[in-house]
Amino acid sequence: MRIMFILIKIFQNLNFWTWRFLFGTQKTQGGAYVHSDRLTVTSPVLMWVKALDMILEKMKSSGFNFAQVRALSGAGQQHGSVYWKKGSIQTLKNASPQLPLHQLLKACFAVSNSPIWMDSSTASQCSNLEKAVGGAQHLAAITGSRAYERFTGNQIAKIYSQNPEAYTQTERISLVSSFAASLFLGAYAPIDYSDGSGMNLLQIWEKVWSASCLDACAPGLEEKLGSPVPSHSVLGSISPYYIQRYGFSPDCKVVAFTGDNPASLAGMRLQEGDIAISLGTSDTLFLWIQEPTPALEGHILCNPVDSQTFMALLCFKNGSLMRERIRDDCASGSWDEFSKALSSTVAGNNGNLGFYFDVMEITPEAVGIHRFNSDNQKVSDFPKEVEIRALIEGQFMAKRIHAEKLGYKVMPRTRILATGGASHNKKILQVLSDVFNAPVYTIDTANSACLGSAYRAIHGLVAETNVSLADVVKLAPEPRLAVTPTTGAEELYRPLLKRYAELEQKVIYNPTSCPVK
Ligand SMILES: Nc1ncnc2c1ncn2[C@@H]1O[C@H](COP(=O)(O)OP(=O)(O)O)[C@@H](O)[C@H]1O
Ligand SMILES: O=C(CO)[C@@H](O)[C@H](O)COP(=O)(O)O
Repeated sequence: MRIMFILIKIFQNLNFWTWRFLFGTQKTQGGAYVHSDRLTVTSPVLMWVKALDMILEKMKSSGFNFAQVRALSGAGQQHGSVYWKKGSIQTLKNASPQLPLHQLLKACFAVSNSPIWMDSSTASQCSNLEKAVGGAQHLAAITGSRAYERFTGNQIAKIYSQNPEAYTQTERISLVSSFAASLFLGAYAPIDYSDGSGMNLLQIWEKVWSASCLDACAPGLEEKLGSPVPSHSVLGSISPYYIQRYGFSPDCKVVAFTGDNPASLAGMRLQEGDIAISLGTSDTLFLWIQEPTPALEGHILCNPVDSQTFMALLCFKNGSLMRERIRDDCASGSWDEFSKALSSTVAGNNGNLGFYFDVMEITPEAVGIHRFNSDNQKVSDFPKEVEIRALIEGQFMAKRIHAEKLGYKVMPRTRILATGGASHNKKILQVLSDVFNAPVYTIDTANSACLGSAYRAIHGLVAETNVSLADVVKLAPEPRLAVTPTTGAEELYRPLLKRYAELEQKVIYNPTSCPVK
């Protein structure tokens, strides 16, 4: 049988097409529903199931030969959670191949709108968790991160305190990634170490749930989560539903699914010393590290391709959606016009700097639009082209400043590996290269999480025999050089980076002076 691997990365925000989905009164945009408090953000769980149904139906009608698939894996947005109602395991196991899954699973969820990564409504749960374990730094030392509002433990604690009935009805809690794996497996799939480290619940060193964190979030939680597993684990064979409905082979294996950023690390074949920057809905920056020191900023996750090492991650919430808003306001909704504006303005923007946070940022905690002229005076607007450059330069200066706070140093051999939707845009990549004074590489597909899922599926089949992912994919195409820094960029941006870091202190969210969160 020819070996093929299928990769699935659908349980993200589905914003590759503007998805409007009506469930009850909740209309999602870009796959997410922002509640009236502007803090709570959810997605209907059945929307994700329907998306999977639609994708597989499309593949079937295009003649895709599912019988050739030897193994599959996938990735989902990190931190989001799914609440399976008691008894759902039977529905999942006995799903009738005559019907689409979203119809069969209609009654399977104790919480129909899943909290997702964009949610920031759990401030009180975060402070409870930090208090319970002896403070923010101590929580970071155990789980790799101080308490973050989007992290799953805090989301579970909120559901338990606000909707105890739903919590009691729940027999299993999945991450978005392990939820997707469960659908293919026809059984509850375990959470993998790497995505599990985005919950504020996993002891990242020992790779077991932390009893004190579990207890601080909700009672009986360990049982509802199941035991975590290494990210390369083969979970079992594909469920009969997929064999009968789509013609998968009964031998097709399901390899543990993981988070989108961990899957991207695999897809980009990141090496130590490289820096990966994903320009998707969120912007993220991640590194492969051996000996992490968890701090109050950033996250340390278990490495998805090597259980002995780690991955450092910074997440910036105001990524593509922010760029899209400025594109719409200043470039008539056109990326071409947006790119022309970058070309028509000079590097360094004549000293004009900006901070663009339509929603409360994660790194740093700040909200609002703040523009400064070359004399550090606050101004209310910029000409359109200046606005576009200020946005892009500001986004990349923040990334370099916060990566350096994590201990990362740009070296002569530094490679930036760029991925995500905006990595298609060379003008944006040029600014990235100049601000970091390092070459930027891309891979053939901007969707490195998908590619990484395929690589991980192959790796899963041989990982038990100690073969590394690097060995498995050594014949895959290398990342390609996209842009190199412009001469003089380092001298230009060094003083600007210093100014940007100082101004950032002025815009950081202060709950006593700013009522909006
Ligand atoms: N030419 C482009 N220039 C800048 N941004 C782009 C371009 N093409 C697509 N994008 C952005 O890419 C985003 C999607 O990126 P993607 O990596 O698919 O998102 P996700 O992180 O949700 O998987 C879109 O929101 C869009 O704004
Ligand atoms: O919260 C994080 C990482 O900590 C996000 O990066 C999510 O994992 C989803 O990202 P998108 O793929 O939607 O950008």
